[in-house]
Amino acid sequence: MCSPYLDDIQTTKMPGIVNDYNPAIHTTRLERLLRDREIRRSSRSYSSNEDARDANRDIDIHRNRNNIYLSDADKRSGDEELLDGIAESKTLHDGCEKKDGWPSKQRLLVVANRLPVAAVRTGEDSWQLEISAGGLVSALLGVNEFETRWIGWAGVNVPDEVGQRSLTEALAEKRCIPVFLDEEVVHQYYNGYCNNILWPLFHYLGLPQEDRLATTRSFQSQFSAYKKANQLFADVVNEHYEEGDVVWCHDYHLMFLPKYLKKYNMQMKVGWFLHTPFPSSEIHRTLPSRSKLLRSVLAADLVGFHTYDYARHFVSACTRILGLEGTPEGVEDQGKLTRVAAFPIGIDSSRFIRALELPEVKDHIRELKERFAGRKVMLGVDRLDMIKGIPQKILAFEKFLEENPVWQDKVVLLQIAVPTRTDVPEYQKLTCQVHEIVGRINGRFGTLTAVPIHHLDRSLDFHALCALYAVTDVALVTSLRDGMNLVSYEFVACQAEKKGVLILSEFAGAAQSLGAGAILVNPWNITEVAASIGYALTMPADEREKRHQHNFMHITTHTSQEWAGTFVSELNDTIVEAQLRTRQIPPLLPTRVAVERYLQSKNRLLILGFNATLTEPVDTPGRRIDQFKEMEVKLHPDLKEPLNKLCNDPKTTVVILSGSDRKVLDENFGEYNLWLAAEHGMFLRRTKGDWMTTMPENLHMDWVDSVKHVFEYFTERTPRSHFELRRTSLVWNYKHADVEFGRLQAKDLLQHLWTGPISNASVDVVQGGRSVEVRAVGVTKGAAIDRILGEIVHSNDVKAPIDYVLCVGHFLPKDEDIYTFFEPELPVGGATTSRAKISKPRNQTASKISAQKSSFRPFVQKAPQTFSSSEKKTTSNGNGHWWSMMRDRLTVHEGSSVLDLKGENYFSCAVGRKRSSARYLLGSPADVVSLLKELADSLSQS
Ligand SMILES: O=P(O)(O)OC[C@H]1O[C@H](O[C@H]2O[C@H](CO)[C@@H](O)[C@H](O)[C@H]2O)[C@H](O)[C@@H](O)[C@@H]1O
Ligand SMILES: O=c1ccn([C@@H]2O[C@H](COP(=O)(O)OP(=O)(O)O)[C@@H](O)[C@H]2O)c(=O)[nH]1
Repeated sequence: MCSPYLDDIQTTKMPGIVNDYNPAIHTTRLERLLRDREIRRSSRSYSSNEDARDANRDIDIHRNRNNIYLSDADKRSGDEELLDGIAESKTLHDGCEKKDGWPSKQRLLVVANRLPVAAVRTGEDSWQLEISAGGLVSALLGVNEFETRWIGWAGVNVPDEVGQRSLTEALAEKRCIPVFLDEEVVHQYYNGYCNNILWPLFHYLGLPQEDRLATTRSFQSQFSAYKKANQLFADVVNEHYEEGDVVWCHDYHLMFLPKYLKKYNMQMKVGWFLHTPFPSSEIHRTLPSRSKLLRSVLAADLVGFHTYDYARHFVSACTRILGLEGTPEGVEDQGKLTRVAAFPIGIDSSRFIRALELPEVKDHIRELKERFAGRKVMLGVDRLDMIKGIPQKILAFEKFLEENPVWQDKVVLLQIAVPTRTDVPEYQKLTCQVHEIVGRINGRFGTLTAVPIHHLDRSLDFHALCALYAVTDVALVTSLRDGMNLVSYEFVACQAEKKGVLILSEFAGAAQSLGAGAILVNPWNITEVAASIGYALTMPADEREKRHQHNFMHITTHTSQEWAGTFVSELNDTIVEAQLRTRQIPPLLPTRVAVERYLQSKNRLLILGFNATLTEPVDTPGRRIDQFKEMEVKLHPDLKEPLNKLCNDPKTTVVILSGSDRKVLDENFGEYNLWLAAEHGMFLRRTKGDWMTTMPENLHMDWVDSVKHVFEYFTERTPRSHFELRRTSLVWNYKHADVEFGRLQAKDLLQHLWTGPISNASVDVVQGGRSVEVRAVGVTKGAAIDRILGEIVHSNDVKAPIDYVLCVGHFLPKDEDIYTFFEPELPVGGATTSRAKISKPRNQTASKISAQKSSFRPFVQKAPQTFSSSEKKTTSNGNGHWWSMMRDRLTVHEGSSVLDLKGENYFSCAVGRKRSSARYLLGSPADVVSLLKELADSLSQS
């Protein structure tokens, strides 16, 4: 395995570094990531020194701060050079072998719609490869720390076998692996779903404005083609995947890829990175396939964005649209975490800096200076895309000329507009629109010898581009939205001499990193952009210098290498973290064993929760959760028969132990022969008898009214929240409210409670996923259970000691004390409350509790009760003392044993939770239904 870490926790040795890297030792995530960063940096500097020595290069230039060397290779550098670079990958140690104790490079499969090269067919089996345009390609080409393979579409339709074979061979030399997509798929997937639907939507442009109906009609077929194309990518990745590889999926073209890859192999390390913005959830939710796309992306281990805002929007879409839990770490779904974070991309800055020293670039620079002598040069470099705000830029330039006639023959705007996605009608329209505006302005302000705008509908080679960047006085980036915008980085890299000004749209991701050095503008505000042009053209030299230094420092330290290294390192660590987490997750309930033991025992106790344990599902597959149904929980219909059988078995006692109030339990379980324990066990009745209270005497409830006021206040101000007033607790529930707003309100509510009504009260505040509950101290399921047991024994329901306990529920952490109450294998005298409850002789494996005559009273509704001050103190201390007193009374006065439980006959089981102190897990109420069915069936077979 190439990774320096992972499950087998291997140790990597580095020259000059005492390497004790071991995730088990570096326990926190931050420690591990810092350590990894240190290793990467040392490795990089070692690697570049080795490179320099190996090649025996003369150092032409040595810029002290960045240690940038100009190599012979760079002297003939350009697009061609870069193409060769893809193949070389400048690898120190090919494959996974180690040299001099150095770790081998990690194999990285970069999967993107576009390969770094586009193929042009020159004969039946001959191909010419050209470098692809766009930020994604230029950034990733700068990454040479890994043993990289590219997997993607070569931008050409190759229907014949000879062509496919020869192209595969030609690409293999560049370490590229093609995915062949036929014309129809490309049309529907790339032109259609990717560039006509997702691209505008993710850039806040909505769906195409014209012919909305046609778009809606073709939506389904485009979506199917999108999934099909993603599957084709997954097939190729799977074919080339080797154990230990990191698979890095890129961009909005491949949102289904993580899901398809994990279907092939759950162990695959999969990361997904989005190069565009991720829009506000309000935009994303308009997309018909919104949930499927999110879910598929969430199959990845790590999901990355350029900025924190995009990451925040994504998490928010997952919470609002999918109803999942958003945490500071990412998105959690039933205990499975998908890490979500920001990884701002960078450029290979040294490549640009070095290029400026090349003779051909110097020649270009000289020519350009001569050509535009006496005029200031303004520059725009964009793909001809509606997100780049090219019309807005040109209109702002027009306004500037209009308002500043003295500048009319003293400034020129060079606009490089690289053709892109030319098969998409919106892009064709944009080309015409831009031509029209440029023509009009040049007609208006041009002379016989000069025009104010030079507009080029073509791309430039690398050297020409660097020269242009270098002679520019003001670069103008007016994107309406832009994932990052690397042109702004490249401009800064080439400005060490001139220290020109960058005018940058606040809607480009780059504004978050270069904002301090640039002049930020709102591209929609033509007046503001025009004024900024004037400001930039006349900016004093010292201000330009300072602004430039700020940005230069950023782009030379936040490079594409750093970006990729950090992403892969976090991805590796996410796997380590997931493994550490998995170790803490209890195993699934061994149903067969639980049933066997049940049959073999003489006196069984089944304690079952109600909500999210025995309740019917409230969402129909493919449909949203039905709020109306969820507000009125019902017993799962499939449980009727098995529950009846179990309740009528003379050797089985069934207790429903729930937080719900008595009415809810009456309605759902009135017809069964069992015990009902409502409000966390504070009220108890056998279905044949009346409710009685098991509340401790003098329970202090004088806080209720003031808490109620607070709950009312927040319910009024939080749409779709509600609260329940129970006898011993109050619950404010915001499950159906806006998640984020609900959470903020909950925070605020807690603040109010702590500083006001409950600051001195004997209460526990229990925070659920989407609820806040205030209870009298001592109201927990575990705390109630021995009183319940005592009552059951006293009522003569239990005739022999209980030798089998199955306790199943979706309980809040506070109520999980129920699991430890019965735990036979906890040592006596442990630190926790629950351990104190069990009287267990040291050398025996069984727990024994003896019954006392019940001290319970039939329930009579009374005015709020109070504790005596001494008792109040005891309970607020965590109630251990009270329980041990109770247990002592049970044991000493009666002496008859009611619980004789061996470890192997105890099954505590959390439903739908992964972090639990229960011994086992069950996934959902459906699994509980199957379990109870099996128990019931076993009765008829015995
Ligand atoms: O492949 P094309 O359809 O021709 O488009 C070219 C690329 O455009 C997008 O680039 C984005 O990535 C840049 C680097 O992260 C970022 O700076 C820029 O803001 C984005 O627009 C697109 O996301 C890529 O997939 C395309 O290859
Ligand atoms: O004639 C050109 C003009 C631009 N670019 C490159 O295209 C990329 C544009 O990236 P950016 O992030 O600015 O935007 P994108 O086009 O990816 O949306 C930059 O690396 C440019 O160097 C290019 O290769 N040839």
